[in-house]
Amino acid sequence: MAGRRVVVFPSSAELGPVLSQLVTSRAEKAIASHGRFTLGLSGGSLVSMLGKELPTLPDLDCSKWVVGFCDERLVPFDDPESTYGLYKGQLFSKVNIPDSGILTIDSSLPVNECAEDYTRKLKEAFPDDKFPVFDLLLLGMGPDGHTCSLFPDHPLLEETKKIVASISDSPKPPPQRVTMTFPVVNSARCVAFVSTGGSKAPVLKEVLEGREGPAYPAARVVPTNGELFWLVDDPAASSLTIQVERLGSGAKL
Ligand SMILES: O=C(O)[C@H](O)[C@@H](O)[C@H](O)[C@H](O)COP(=O)(O)O
Repeated sequence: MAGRRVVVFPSSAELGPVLSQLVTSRAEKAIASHGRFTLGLSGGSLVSMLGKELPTLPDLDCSKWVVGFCDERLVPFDDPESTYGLYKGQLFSKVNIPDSGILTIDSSLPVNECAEDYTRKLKEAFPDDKFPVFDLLLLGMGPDGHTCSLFPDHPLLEETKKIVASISDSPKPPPQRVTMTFPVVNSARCVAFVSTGGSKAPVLKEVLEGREGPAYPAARVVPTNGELFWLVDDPAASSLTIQVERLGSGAKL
């Protein structure tokens, strides 16, 4: 792993622009290196943060971006629970990611077939990789320590062969989802968690400072060769005792 950085911000207002800079800097690096930028998106509060920050960037060119979903709910795209549907309205409609570059699930399929279909789409997009190597994955973490749709004590945490798995008993509704597995998550060149709010403080302490018993799903994100960032706000960081970073204005990740 290229090292873990825990960066604390007073609030989302200060975190958002730095997240945006991280995305664009990794995009620039990826496009210069291999002609495209592959980005994995999670749902939750990330949608509004990215939808607020990215479209305001001057000269943002997303024409060489390929975007996948770290997890997705098995609902129609016009359902308010659809992560794609939320990104379409808040981000994709405002930037120039080509439609061909947005790897959506087929939500009309039964959940197992949906996972198999999404696996095929990712394999087509990453033909040279055993597990797709994304340039950047943006992850959230639930107050239970879940990330993607990988939930505590769930058998999916032990999945080592599948690229995308299906889940029908998600403790966080809606129950049916597809999710990237840890082999994909941990293959990424860069992974950035964004976690804000006091409700995350207890679990963030256990994830970042270790706990007795099995590691939370978010704690199992340890990129094999990639960078790992935790971008958090003061309320979420309020229980941490480890050394953290606080960036000066204009600092870059
Ligand atoms: O579709 C989902 O449910 C998300 O992918 C999920 O994993 C999310 O990232 C966490 O629940 C954190 O959500 P918040 O950032 O909104 O707390």
